[in-house]
Amino acid sequence: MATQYSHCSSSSTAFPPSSFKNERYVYGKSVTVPTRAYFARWVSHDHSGKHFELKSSNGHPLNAVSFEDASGQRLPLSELGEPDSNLSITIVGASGDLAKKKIFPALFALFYEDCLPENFTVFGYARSKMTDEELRSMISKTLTCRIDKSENCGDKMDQFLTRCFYHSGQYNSEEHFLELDGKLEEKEAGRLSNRLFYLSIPPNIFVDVVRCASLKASSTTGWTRVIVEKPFGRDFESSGQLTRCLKQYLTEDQIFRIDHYLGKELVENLSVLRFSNLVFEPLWSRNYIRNVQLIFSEDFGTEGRGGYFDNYGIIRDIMQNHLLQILALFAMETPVSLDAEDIRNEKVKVLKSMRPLLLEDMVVGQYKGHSRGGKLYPGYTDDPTVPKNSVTPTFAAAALFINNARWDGVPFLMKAGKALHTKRAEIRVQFRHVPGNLYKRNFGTDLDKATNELVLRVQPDEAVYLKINNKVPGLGMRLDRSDLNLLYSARYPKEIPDAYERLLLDAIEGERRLFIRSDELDAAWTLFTPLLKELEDKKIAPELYPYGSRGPVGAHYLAAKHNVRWGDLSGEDS
Ligand SMILES: NC(=O)C1=CN([C@@H]2O[C@H](COP(=O)(O)OP(=O)(O)OC[C@H]3O[C@@H](n4cnc5c(N)ncnc54)[C@H](OP(=O)(O)O)[C@@H]3O)[C@@H](O)[C@H]2O)C=CC1
Ligand SMILES: O=C1O[C@H](COP(=O)(O)O)[C@@H](O)[C@H](O)[C@H]1O
Repeated sequence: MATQYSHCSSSSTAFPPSSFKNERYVYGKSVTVPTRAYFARWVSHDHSGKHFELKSSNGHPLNAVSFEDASGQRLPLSELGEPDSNLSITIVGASGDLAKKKIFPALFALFYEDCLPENFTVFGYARSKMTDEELRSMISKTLTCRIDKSENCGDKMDQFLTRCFYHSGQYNSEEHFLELDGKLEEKEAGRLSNRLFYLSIPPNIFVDVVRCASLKASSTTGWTRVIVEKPFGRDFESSGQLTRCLKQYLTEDQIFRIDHYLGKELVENLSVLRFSNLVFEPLWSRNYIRNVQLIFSEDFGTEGRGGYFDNYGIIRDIMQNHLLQILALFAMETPVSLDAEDIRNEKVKVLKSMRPLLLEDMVVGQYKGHSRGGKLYPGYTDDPTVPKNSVTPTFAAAALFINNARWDGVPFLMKAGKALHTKRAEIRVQFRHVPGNLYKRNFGTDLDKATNELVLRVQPDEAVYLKINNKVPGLGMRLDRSDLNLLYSARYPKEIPDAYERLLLDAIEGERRLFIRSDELDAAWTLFTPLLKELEDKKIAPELYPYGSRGPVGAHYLAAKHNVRWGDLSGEDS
């Protein structure tokens, strides 16, 4: 079923007018500033005596700016003060699961850390009837304080909740968005207004909302930005249609396509690890790397989301976006700078260099019911919102290749599945054998066991570890495998911010580096669409695997075909 984007007319009404775009020239570069009025002032004056630099969150004074001190520590926006502007964040679909689970808690965390500007308001918008008080009561149940900073938590929550309001309306009603505009203006009280809309709604109503919000509730004095949640279409065509429709009302600069995996701490760390350590970058190619594995698994099924999931499946839900984005970041050439456009340019080159995906390099699976310890775990098709004869994959494994000089012949194996034995996301880099290894005979017959492996464990228990070979202490010459382990909880006994916190803050600051540009999206769909179409046209039956298992055995055959063993099932880490 193709996603239809209604109200996508052919007339172009991009907003805001260029006079409202927040372009400034800083250090000779064009920057998009989060607030127009005071920023230029800030460039020339150090108001507090602190040494501030204009920087994007990646540390460079480029396309977008954020507020950091010289060490890269993000400075509280509230501390900088901005009396003449107001930030309004409207969460469209505020009554929904994602809003409750992630967006309101992330906004509260930003408030708690003093990362929101002095004047801000949060509006929930949805069809459900709710008063401001009822919204506050709903979201208060999901707010938590950082374990390491829980003092004044109750007060902070109360302060945050007083900034939260609700407006009930239809998603396609310009009139209702005009009412919202009136309420936003009232809170803005004549200050310069910056408005962020978060589309936390099903995709078939994205365009309606963007049309109504752009025509009736966009800022006329500051910036207007829209965060769009995935799915961005379900194939090349529908994604292109969505982009075209959105661009009737928004410029590309205003669209923030979110992939929350890019906001995860360990994914952010991937580039740091590679580009700031001499020991890794020289090894980052086919010369030393045998294969790369991108693994996502969840130990629960699609419970509650079967209706959505059945129209998308695991390839669209996880591989085409989260895992492919990580692959692009992993494999890109060194960008010219840390500027968003430079990074996204390099990612696009990787995506455009991918070898077309073949059906024979893909394995699909679907979980079936299983009983364990007296408990019955339902199969995918036991969900009443899923058709009994569904062949939608809940598991997929694929071998991908990048046709460029750096990665020629190196398999990038992806694996994603629901209802597996564990919840984890990781990047595994398996290195080649040591040539002419002096200690070959000490390893026994299985040389693969002695190769180095670098693991970035994205979640849970964030860690970076490197498997090395070492001598067991003693008089003999026995070799052992050990981990050089950077375990985040031990090194940084501080709660790691949720991905949504980082991404919301970036959108507020106009930093686009962790958001998907439309050409990246096109390239991602170009890669996956033919294969998805083939799977669906041929109605390829998924291999069934029991709920809570390690997935279909087909995934092992696929890896073996490319001379690879899944690192997560090696016995050492499984
Ligand atoms: N939940 C999650 O973990 C994730 C969600 N996403 C994406 O984020 C977006 C929001 O997700 P989620 O909160 O789970 O979605 P929900 O299904 O909970 O929908 C959000 C809100 O949209 C309104 N809504 C739901 N269905 C319809 C419909 N058919 N027509 C009009 N309005 C509808 C409802 O509000 P009301 O009836 O009050 O108007 C609902 O509360 C989706 O695009 C989803 O794909 C992405 C990653 C993870
Ligand atoms: O985008 C999605 O991600 C979640 C997993 O996110 P995580 O941050 O909890 O790992 C997944 O459950 C969902 O199906 C998918 O749409």
